Amino acid sequence: MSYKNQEIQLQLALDRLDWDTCFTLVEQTFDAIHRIEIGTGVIKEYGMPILREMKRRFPDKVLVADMKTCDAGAHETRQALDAGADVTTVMAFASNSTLLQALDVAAKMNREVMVDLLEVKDSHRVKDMVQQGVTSVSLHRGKDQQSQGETADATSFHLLDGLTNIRVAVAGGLHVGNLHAVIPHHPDTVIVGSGITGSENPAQAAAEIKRRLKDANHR
Ligand SMILES: O=C([C@H](O)CO)[C@H](O)[C@H](O)COP(=O)(O)O
Repeated sequence: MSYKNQEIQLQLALDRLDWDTCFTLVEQTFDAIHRIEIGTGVIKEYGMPILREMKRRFPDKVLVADMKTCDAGAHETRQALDAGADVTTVMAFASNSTLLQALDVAAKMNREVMVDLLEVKDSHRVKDMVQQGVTSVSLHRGKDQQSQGETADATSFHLLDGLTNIRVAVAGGLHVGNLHAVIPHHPDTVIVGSGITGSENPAQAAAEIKRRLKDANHR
């Protein structure tokens, strides 16, 4: 399913934050994170300039634009990648035409499309997308699902049964206290937003998460 010999990467998700706080949080957590996600709402607020500035300031981190594209696949993918994103997201419920156009743009620019599996319950859709050329997905419990008590856990990994050579990220309400539910499935990337950005000490929270992910790699 994943590239199990690699270290599990930590992606810091920056959501519902203002411009300056996004940059401060990256500075505070710099040593612990591999990837920086500019969240959908932050992109809606600040647009492509925040992607450009984040890449300029932190060129060595993988920059993820959580565009959540569901139509106009080529245009939105080009927008995010031209602005410096290494990865952009497309929703799994988008049409295959949207998906294919996004994949085509990303391939030509040697970048990646990560498909957000929010609300996907059927593994056939995932298999179908892999046949279309998808190589990266995120298992995601959304903010509003979290308000109903659901967070990312082991249960959604069944969507990936039988799939190999696909990069897997997992997201949705993860924090130091519940990481243990997903680590045994060895995702390639663990995405943490409010578990770090909402904690009293973001640097400490990110460092502790990184330590646990590193431990997992050594088992
Ligand atoms: O994609 C996200 C969500 O839809 C909010 O826009 C988040 O980036 C993702 O869920 C991670 O954030 P947390 O759930 O706060 O860890």
